[in-house]
Amino acid sequence: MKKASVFFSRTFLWEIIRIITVGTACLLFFWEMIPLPVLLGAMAFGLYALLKTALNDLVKERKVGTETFITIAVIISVVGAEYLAGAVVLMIILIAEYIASASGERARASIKELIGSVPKTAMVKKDGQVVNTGIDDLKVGDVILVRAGEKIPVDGKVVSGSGSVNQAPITGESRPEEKTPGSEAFAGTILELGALDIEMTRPGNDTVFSRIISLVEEAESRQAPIEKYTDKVASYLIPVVFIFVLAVYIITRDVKLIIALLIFTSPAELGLATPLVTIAAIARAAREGILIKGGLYLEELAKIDTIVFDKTGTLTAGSPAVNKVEIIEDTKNEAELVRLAAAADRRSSHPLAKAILNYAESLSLEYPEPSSFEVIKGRGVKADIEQQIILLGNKAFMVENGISIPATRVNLADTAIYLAADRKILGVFYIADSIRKGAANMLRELKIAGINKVIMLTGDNQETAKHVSEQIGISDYRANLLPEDKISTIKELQASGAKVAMVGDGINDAPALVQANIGIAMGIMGTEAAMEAADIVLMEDKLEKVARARAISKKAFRTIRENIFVGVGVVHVIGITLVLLKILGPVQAAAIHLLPDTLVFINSIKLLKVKIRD
Ligand SMILES: Nc1ncnc2c1ncn2[C@@H]1O[C@H](COP(=O)(O)OP(=O)(O)OP(=O)(O)O)[C@@H](O)[C@H]1O
Ligand SMILES: [Zn+2]
Repeated sequence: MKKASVFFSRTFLWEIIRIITVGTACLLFFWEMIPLPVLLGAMAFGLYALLKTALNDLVKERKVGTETFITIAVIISVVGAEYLAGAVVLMIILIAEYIASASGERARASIKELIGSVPKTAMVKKDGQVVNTGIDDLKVGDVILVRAGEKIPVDGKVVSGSGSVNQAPITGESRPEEKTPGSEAFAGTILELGALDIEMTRPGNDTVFSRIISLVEEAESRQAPIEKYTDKVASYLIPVVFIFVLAVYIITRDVKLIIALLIFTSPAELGLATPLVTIAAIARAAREGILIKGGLYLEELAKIDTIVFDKTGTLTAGSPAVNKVEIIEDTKNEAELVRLAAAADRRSSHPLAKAILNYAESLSLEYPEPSSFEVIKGRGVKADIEQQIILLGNKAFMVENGISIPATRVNLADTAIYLAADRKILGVFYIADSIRKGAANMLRELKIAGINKVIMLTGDNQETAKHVSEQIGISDYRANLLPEDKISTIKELQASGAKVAMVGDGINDAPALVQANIGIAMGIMGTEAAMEAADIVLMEDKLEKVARARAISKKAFRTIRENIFVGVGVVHVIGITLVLLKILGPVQAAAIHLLPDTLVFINSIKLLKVKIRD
């Protein structure tokens, strides 16, 4: 969309006609070319829209907005026989309102531009033919053909072909990703090279892309606390202002002074100051692959002083691998141990289970299906395999089951997983996960952004936790935690006055994400539950995005305060003073009043473009 076109669109036609009518009437009356009733008629026409909004505010929302102030000012000017002043004030206010509403529209339009769109049609393979079909008529299971240069219209799985895809529209990462059969593809991303056949896996209204769009749209409705606060301040200010203006009138009996005062005492931009920043910041974050689910969370994130990280899958890459198998019971060989462990873990979705299954696969081992299987949270798994009771899990799990732990080679760095059959330890699996790139960098940036406490929480053992936290540079860690211990750790921190953000990737993090003041989920590949529970979702599992999210929220919050204190507060205080000193008359007051509106708008919209550093 062209930048200017919004300002001249049909929506605003009537506003433009009103401005021109009142403006022309002012000039003609000034040149004595029209009689007073014509001017009053034009004023009534101009005032009509304001009056409607004023009454609507008053009756439906029980609030007094600028429109009410201006309506009163215009009526006073007519009653006090200051016709021309009243008309000019009315015209300028109409212009101001027009700028405000058109720029709000403009902000929304530029957000849509930022996020982009999904194609309306797709090439679908049907009975050996390719048909151009509307997106709404596609079904899960349809195979869609995408050629180089095109946008992918659906979420799905690549079934054939290959190509490199720019996923920036949803992840913010512009380095293209290679897609081959089996890879996931996302609606709204761009195929730069190659050709792909994609089988649709999600309906069109449930794609990651459409979820981003609806989040950004809904975000506006989840008000930041500061917004409620300014609404409240505005509602307290209004009676005070009216009494003040009335007192000034009783003392001075000066109609012009009262009109000018009313213009500067209306607390209108207080309401305009925050929503605009909120939308701009949320859109900005969305473009960088950070989904913030509402203005509320933007403000909360800006106030966070403590961040807790889950270890596995968050600080570490979440793709652990078996380094070594130690045989304790020497009647068995490694293959037998791996076979039993893989059988026990085959129904588990835990990353450690995947490591064991991958290891079994690398040895080309077949493993049986257990006849029963149970997950013990934070401990491991228990399974019935070939008439033996197999326990697979950490040291605590063995101790709790009365199994004595033999002396092991104890590798400090790796997670030790014990395998026991019928209450006897057969062996130990040493599993390690690599630390995510960017972890140290993120910690540095967080420190600069004012986070003074970073804690790592893990269900893993003390030694591994210590090793990992030392490698990353986190001095505070808590090990051997059950999922409920993670929640109580967060509660304790909160009770001591900390504002806590929790960063996790899923599995069993959802309750802790909810308990924290701000829950941040990593990666669209993370679990659905974590994405639901979180207040902020990082589309890409890059740790740097945590620091980015924090920087954007701080910048937004600072902008809101600037808007309120400088854009609104200072301009109004100076304005009121100058009016009382009779330096400004009503017409100058109305003209100058365009300033804060414009300032607030420019300051807010800046968030979309300006480089944010912190
Ligand atoms: N499926 C499993 N197979 C083997 N061991 C397991 C399994 N599930 C849990 N364990 C053992 O229990 C411990 C705690 O697991 P939990 O899922 O609570 O945390 P974690 O994966 O170690 O790390 P984090 O809390 O950082 O995400 C693991 O370190 C592991 O020793
Ligand atoms: Zn104002």
